[in-house]
Amino acid sequence: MTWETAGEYEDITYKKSAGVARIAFNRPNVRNAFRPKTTKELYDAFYDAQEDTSIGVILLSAEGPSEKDGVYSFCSGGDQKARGHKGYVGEDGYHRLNILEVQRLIRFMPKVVIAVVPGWAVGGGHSLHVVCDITLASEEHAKFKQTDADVTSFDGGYGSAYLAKMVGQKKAREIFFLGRTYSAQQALEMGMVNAVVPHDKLEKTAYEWAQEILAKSPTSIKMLKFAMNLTDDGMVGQQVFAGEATRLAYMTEEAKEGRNAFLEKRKPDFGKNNWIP
Ligand SMILES: CC(C)(COP(=O)(O)OP(=O)(O)OC[C@H]1O[C@@H](n2cnc3c(N)ncnc32)[C@H](O)[C@@H]1OP(=O)(O)O)[C@@H](O)C(=O)NCCC(=O)NCCSC(=O)CCC(=O)c1ccccc1C(=O)O
Repeated sequence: MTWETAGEYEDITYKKSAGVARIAFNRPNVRNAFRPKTTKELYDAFYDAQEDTSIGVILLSAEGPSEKDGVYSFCSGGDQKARGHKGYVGEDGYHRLNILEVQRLIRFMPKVVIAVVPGWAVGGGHSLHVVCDITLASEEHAKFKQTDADVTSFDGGYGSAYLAKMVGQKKAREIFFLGRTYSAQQALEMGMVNAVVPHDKLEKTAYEWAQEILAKSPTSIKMLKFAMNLTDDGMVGQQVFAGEATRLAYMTEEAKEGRNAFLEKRKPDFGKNNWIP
């Protein structure tokens, strides 16, 4: 893999290589906690990857380890030092809760997002791995922990309710109510991780999984992701799936006839034997 820098940021790194985008947290000294600047940069990079038609898979990873103590982390959630009384305070002084916008972008984008977890995945960082389509975890260093209930936070959407669909209600309640630390192997056994990989092979493995996905039909992958989202996402899930179904309908002769008839100010002729059962 030959990574090329795709954007210059302060709190993240952003690279691309052969159909794969890699977006990585880059605040390892604070366990990759996110502040408003981080979430803004994440949103920007994810949006760029979504719009780039050469990109089919996005790796959400993390730089590290910490220069202070050599510990690896994926993300430790909201930066508690940036937390004000109404949210996380950015350079402009506003109080925000905008990691949820990043979650929605990951969830609704027509591409596969793989969480590459080299170390701690905690609080809002845990929720981020949950919302990704696939999670790969470092055998030696990945650790999973939900601290929301320690700091009066509660991700009531994908972080908890969707997690419960993944690991079961009893286990999800244990994860949130007790806030224990789980190894990569335990996370795999619970069903919230797809594979446990030796640390020195983690990034390479994620890239290989991405290449396998890239060999598939882009339309199938997109429709399958949206179909699997649909039942949990209510009317928005239906809207996202139906939007793509509409795009497919636009590609038919029937749709071209409808458009042409309107533009030519005549009645459309959809043919006589096109009511396919
Ligand atoms: C991750 C730990 C378990 C790691 O423990 P350990 O290895 O012992 O390291 P430490 O010595 O604790 O930490 C090293 C260093 O990093 C700093 N740090 C770690 N995490 C954070 C953090 N989250 N914020 C700020 N700083 C952090 C720590 O202070 C140390 O710094 P030094 O200067 O070297 O002392 C452990 O670190 C830990 O438990 N961290 C806190 C985890 C946490 O509670 N996270 C917040 C959970 S709430 C959340 O994430 C918001 C959720 C959310 O985003 C959301 C949810 C619902 C609606 C909206 C939103 C939203 O958008 O905000």
